[in-house]
Amino acid sequence: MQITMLGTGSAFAKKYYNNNALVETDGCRLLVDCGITLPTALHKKGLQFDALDGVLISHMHGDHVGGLEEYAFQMLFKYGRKPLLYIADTLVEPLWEQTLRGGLTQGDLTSLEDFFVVKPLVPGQYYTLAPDLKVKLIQTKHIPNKDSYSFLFNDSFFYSADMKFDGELVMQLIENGVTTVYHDCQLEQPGMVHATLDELLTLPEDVQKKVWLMHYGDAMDDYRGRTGLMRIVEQGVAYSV
Ligand SMILES: O=c1ccn([C@@H]2O[C@@H]3COP(=O)(O)O[C@H]3[C@H]2O)c(=O)[nH]1
Ligand SMILES: [Zn+2]
Ligand SMILES: [Zn+2]
Repeated sequence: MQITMLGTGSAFAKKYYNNNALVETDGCRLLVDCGITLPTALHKKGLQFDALDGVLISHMHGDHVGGLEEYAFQMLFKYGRKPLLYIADTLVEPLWEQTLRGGLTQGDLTSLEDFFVVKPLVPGQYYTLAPDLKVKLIQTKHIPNKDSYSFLFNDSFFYSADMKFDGELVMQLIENGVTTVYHDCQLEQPGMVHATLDELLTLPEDVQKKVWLMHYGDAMDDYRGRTGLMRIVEQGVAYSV
């Protein structure tokens, strides 16, 4: 599979778009998260919303779901169809009731299902989204009492949601055959709700070799050469994973 980050920035970054990705396999183009800046980032990439097969959501923060209203409206009123929405079963109701309902409700359009073909996913179970694309949701810690899910693709590629550092999980994933980890990375301390660069630098070198950093702040250029053996995911570049 191929992955291109449409954005690699933190929620408050201004040099980079929100940390949202395009995952591509033969016959499937999946958006991973759809933040506030996604409509612009997609446009700059030369793509329109109807080029996407669907979207997979990690959690309910604006840099991950803030572009869904435009996605839904464009698909209904411009392209006349509903996109696939893959989301943890626990997030279906909050997404509608707490995030989208106010903007999308009108006339007979009163539910999430009026805009999306909703595919609730049970965390911990594997789902085949396309012939070469399997995904499992793994709940990871981010904000107290706010569910957040990272993604394990094809048993080999781990894509972190926004998450606090969990070295044990990363080590366990690598032991179980994961070859590439894309991890959110907050450059400065204290981490609070994200893994910090200093925390990620405590991973053993053989693990660091498999880790790529994303969801970073505008100061990332100052940190080049200071990320140990971990590499930086560049916005807009397609990588095979
Ligand atoms: O308890 C909190 C909740 C949020 N925040 C900030 O708001 C941002 C929301 O998006 P994010 O999850 O990418 O990053 C978060 C942080 O930058 C925080 O520092 N502490
Ligand atoms: Zn975020
Ligand atoms: Zn978040």
